[in-house]
Amino acid sequence: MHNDISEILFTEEQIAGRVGEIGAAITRDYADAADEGIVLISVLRGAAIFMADLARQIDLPVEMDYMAISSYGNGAKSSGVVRILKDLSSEIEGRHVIVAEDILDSGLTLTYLLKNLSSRQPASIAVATLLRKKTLAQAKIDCKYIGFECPDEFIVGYGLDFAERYRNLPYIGILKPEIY
Ligand SMILES: O=P(O)(O)OC[C@H]1O[C@H](OP(=O)(O)OP(=O)(O)O)[C@H](O)[C@@H]1O
Ligand SMILES: Nc1nc2[nH]cnc2c(=O)[nH]1
Ligand SMILES: [Mg+2]
Repeated sequence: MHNDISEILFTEEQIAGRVGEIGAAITRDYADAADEGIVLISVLRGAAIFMADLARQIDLPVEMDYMAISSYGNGAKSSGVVRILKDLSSEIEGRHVIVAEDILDSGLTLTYLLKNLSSRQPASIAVATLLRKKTLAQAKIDCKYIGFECPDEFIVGYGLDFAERYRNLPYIGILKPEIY
């Protein structure tokens, strides 16, 4: 285990198992939706690893597109301001959209994103988040697929960073508080 990590929350094997289950659920739920087309949208940069793994567990034709939004900058706290750094490359009107997120924390990022994407008239829109922190603020966001509930600690790995580090850890763990 990396020296800056105090505890491993989810191992590589646990993550792979859960991503496989979510992919299978999406394959079942969207079996009749393939005509309109399914677009997986990932929120860069954290969710790119999750979406890459999830896409390979969905046994239906899917397109992949990316949007970059950032509210955390290099810190461990949301700045409260969501910015679009990169927009989608394709239109999503009339398509079935599945937003892949790595973590739902304050809910600020997803609230903004869902509002923004809904205004483009997709056929449907659903959220697949690998992790969800149990906080009051995000309770209102409807997530169709949730990987794991996680404690209200600052966590890193499997895409999640602190100051751009630790994204490449294959597991998810709690960052020692003295690091941030
Ligand atoms: O629910 P919230 O409190 O909004 O937090 C969740 C968001 O925070 C992280 O992104 P970040 O802004 O750090 O950018 P990154 O993906 O490039 O790390 C994470 O990837 C989520 O998108
Ligand atoms: N790395 C990381 N990014 C986040 N963005 C929102 N919450 C978190 C968290 O716990 N860890
Ligand atoms: Mg971040």
